[in-house]
Formats: sequence, C-alpha cells, structure tokens
Amino acid sequence: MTTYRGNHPAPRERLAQARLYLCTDARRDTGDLARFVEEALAGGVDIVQLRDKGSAGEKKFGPLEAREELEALEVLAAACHRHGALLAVNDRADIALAAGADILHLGQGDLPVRYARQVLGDDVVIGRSTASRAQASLADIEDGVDYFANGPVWETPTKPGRTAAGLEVLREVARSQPRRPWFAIGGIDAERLPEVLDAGATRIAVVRAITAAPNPRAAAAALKAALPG
Ligand SMILES: Cc1ncc(COP(=O)(O)OP(=O)(O)O)c(N)n1
Ligand SMILES: Cc1nc(C(=O)O)sc1CCOP(=O)(O)O
Ligand SMILES: [Mg+2]
Repeated sequence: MTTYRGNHPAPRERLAQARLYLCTDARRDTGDLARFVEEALAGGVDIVQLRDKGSAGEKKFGPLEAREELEALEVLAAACHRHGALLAVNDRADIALAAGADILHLGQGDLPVRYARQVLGDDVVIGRSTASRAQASLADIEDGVDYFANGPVWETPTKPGRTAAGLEVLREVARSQPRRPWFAIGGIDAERLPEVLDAGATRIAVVRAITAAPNPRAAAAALKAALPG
C-alpha cells in the first residue's frame, strides 16, 4: 500500500495540533464507512483510528481479518488524506506498516514499544494507553512513545469490564504537566466534556460520541468547538 501523506506537515507536527481523536470500527453493520468518516472529518476530527474488535450486536462480527482491516484502512486513508488528518492503526505494527499509517496505538498489554519501533522505524508516531497516574508518567518518558491516552475517565460499554480511572486521575495527570501530547478517553461526550476540560485535559479521544451520533459531522463539530484551539 502506498503512503498517502502528500504535502501535509509531518505527522508529529500534526499531532501537536490535534485535539479530537476518533476511534471507529469498520462499520460492517451499516456499510457506510466512507460516508461516515468523511462526515466525521468534515466536522473537525484530527485523528482517525481503526479499532474493530468485532461486535455482539444484532449482527455478530468477529475481529477484523488482516485483509479486511487493510481494506477498511484504505478507505480511511483516502479520507484522512483529503482532510489532512492522521490515520492510526490499533495494536498491530505489521498492519500499520502495510497501510502506511501515521500512528500505531499500543495498550499496556500490546506489543512493547521497542519491538514496534523495530518494525516501524522512527517516523511513525506511537501512542500508549494509560490507566493511572503512574502509567501516564512512564508513558511521558518511555523511549519511542509520542503521545498517550488516559482513561477510561468513565466506565464505558465500548470497553466493558474496565474500572473507571476517573476525573481525579485526569486531574493528577494534568497537574504533572506532561511534556508529550495526551488525550482523555472513555465515556466522553459533549455533555461531559466540560468536566474533562475542567480537570485539565485539552485533548480527547472518543468512540460512541461520534460513531453513535445521528449526525456524526455535527457531533464532531460540537466537540471540536468546545476544545481549546
Ligand atoms: C486513543 C486510544 N486510547 C486508548 C486506546 C485503548 O488501547 P488498548 O488499551 O490497547 O485497548 P484496545 O483499544 O486495543 O481494546 C485506544 N485504542 N486508542
Ligand atoms: C478504546 C478505549 N480505550 C479506553 C481506555 O481507557 O484506554 S476507553 C475506550 C473506549 C472509549 O469509548 P467511548 O468513547 O465510546 O466511551
Ligand atoms: Mg490495544
């Protein structure tokens, strides 16, 4: 797969400006991935991550096969390119490399960062999930990490079984003045966003607030408008 970066600023420069991070599944239930992501980006999403762990809804889907993941990433890549947004892959360095993605996002149990760097080299941005102040502090200094996410701020059906880290952890992370960009995640929507900002976060990552919205463009625009410029 060819890279889609074109004339846009380098990924790390765009990361520094990024405020609104969307994690979306491949929308196998509705079959509208291209239209959905176009709307979300038009609403102001800065980063799009493909995160499809399968679903247990009316139509049951298992996790995406590698071939399906790459097909969905091609759709997202074209849209991200049009909007100058960053494309993120979840969990898999091989897929990030094959897709020419800007970002690989790794959780605490995923591929260790040093192995991901062996696969991806230095140019791809790597993000880390954190669930506590201690993990956030480590991610802020860990070699090879560019940004981190902290959460879940609230318990969320998108990631069942995870205890909420809560607003107080968010407040502590903000007080520690991380040197790397960081995103609050988990249960965030337009109604709760003021509490997140009040805790000191300036960037957010969301799933349902945009994927489940009747109007994804309006939902993204409302979140973006409330975030600092
Ligand atoms: C932006 C962002 N933040 C956190 C996560 C969660 O990653 P992880 O803990 O590895 O869990 P899964 O998403 O893999 O279930 C993320 N994907 N993106
Ligand atoms: C993918 C993910 N990671 C989390 C973490 O805390 O690391 S919370 C989460 C799901 C966020 O979904 P929603 O915006 O629908 O609550
Ligand atoms: Mg993961």
